[in-house]
Amino acid sequence: MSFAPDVTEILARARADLRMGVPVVLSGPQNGALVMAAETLEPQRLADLRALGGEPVLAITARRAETLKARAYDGDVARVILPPDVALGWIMGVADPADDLMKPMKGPLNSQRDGGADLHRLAINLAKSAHLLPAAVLLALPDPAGFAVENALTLVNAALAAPLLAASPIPHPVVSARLPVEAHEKGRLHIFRPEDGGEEHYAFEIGSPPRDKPVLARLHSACFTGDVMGSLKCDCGPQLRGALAQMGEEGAGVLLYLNQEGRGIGLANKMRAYSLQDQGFDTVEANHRLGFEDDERDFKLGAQILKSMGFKSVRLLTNNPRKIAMMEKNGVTVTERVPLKVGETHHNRGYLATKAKKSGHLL
Ligand SMILES: Nc1nc2c(ncn2[C@@H]2O[C@H](COP(=O)(O)OP(=O)(O)OP(=O)(O)O)[C@@H](O)[C@H]2O)c(=O)[nH]1
Ligand SMILES: [Zn+2]
Repeated sequence: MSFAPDVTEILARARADLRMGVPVVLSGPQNGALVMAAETLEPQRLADLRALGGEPVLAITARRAETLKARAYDGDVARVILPPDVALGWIMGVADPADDLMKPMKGPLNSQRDGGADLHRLAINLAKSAHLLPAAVLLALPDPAGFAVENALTLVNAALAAPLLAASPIPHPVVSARLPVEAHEKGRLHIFRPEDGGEEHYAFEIGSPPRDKPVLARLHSACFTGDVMGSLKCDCGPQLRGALAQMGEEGAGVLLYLNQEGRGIGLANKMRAYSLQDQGFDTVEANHRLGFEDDERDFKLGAQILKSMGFKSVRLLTNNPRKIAMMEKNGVTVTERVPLKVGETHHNRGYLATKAKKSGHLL
């Protein structure tokens, strides 16, 4: 018997630490590093890091590096060397594109070439999973375990953590209860909790759809601005209500409400993307400038939830071919795509056109 946390639990701690601005220690097979998320870095912690000596680097994604004209020698990651005299503002200028247009000259940025980038990639993925900007300061440590114990920091075994962070956490059913809604009186809300301590997801079931027939289903990604505030910048609110209304009319359906705000980058980063959109970038360009891919969502999750509810096939309400492909890949047959064309406004026309042109959405 052991009370010690396993790697999944340690990763959940590491995410919380980074969000709070607390450093974490990564330990690889031959190397180790002290890691701080750029977004939550404090001046004192940066000064403490400098006092340790060595050559700290700022790890950013190749997407962000492209905008900054920094060399990414490690494929998807660039290790930008921190010049000795720079302050926190410089780090934020590299990590956050908010002022790119006002202060375009950040470089020249020199990237590290020697050594591997495994720990840097893991640090970026940890920052992403904490819904922070995808950028982290790393300093190589000769004795990571000793340093972590001495400073009471969370120690992450990189070899075990990296594949776990890339895998989809399995969502477990927690509870369900009756919930009559406007669309239909016979509704039931099911709560699912992923085993990695991340966001919970919901399944809203209308009527009593038979498990052995294709169910009318919708994978809806959370959009606080559209679903709750009635934003005109996207079509999420009308799509949510349209899907529920159709399920209500048919008397059966399942709407998955997946807490993957902002196509998986979190609401704070989505608002950063909106600020960039106000500067003239489209929805895809804004994600890239921030250092994210166009879409960071994990659609496997939806298939896992549907299967755990006993469904094997769906009539999927969507215009997104990736959702259909991921369902099929993960063992849920899509017998029909049901288009969901609602909520076009003059504010979101450009956004919808970009999704059709760049993200392959069906018109
Ligand atoms: N990063 C980012 N996310 C956005 C933006 N506008 C909307 N979103 C998010 O995009 C997601 C939209 O989700 P969905 O409507 O389920 O997905 P979809 O890919 O449009 O596919 P279908 O609606 O099924 O055709 C939500 O998570 C929103 O929060 C944006 O400009 N930037
Ligand atoms: Zn939206």
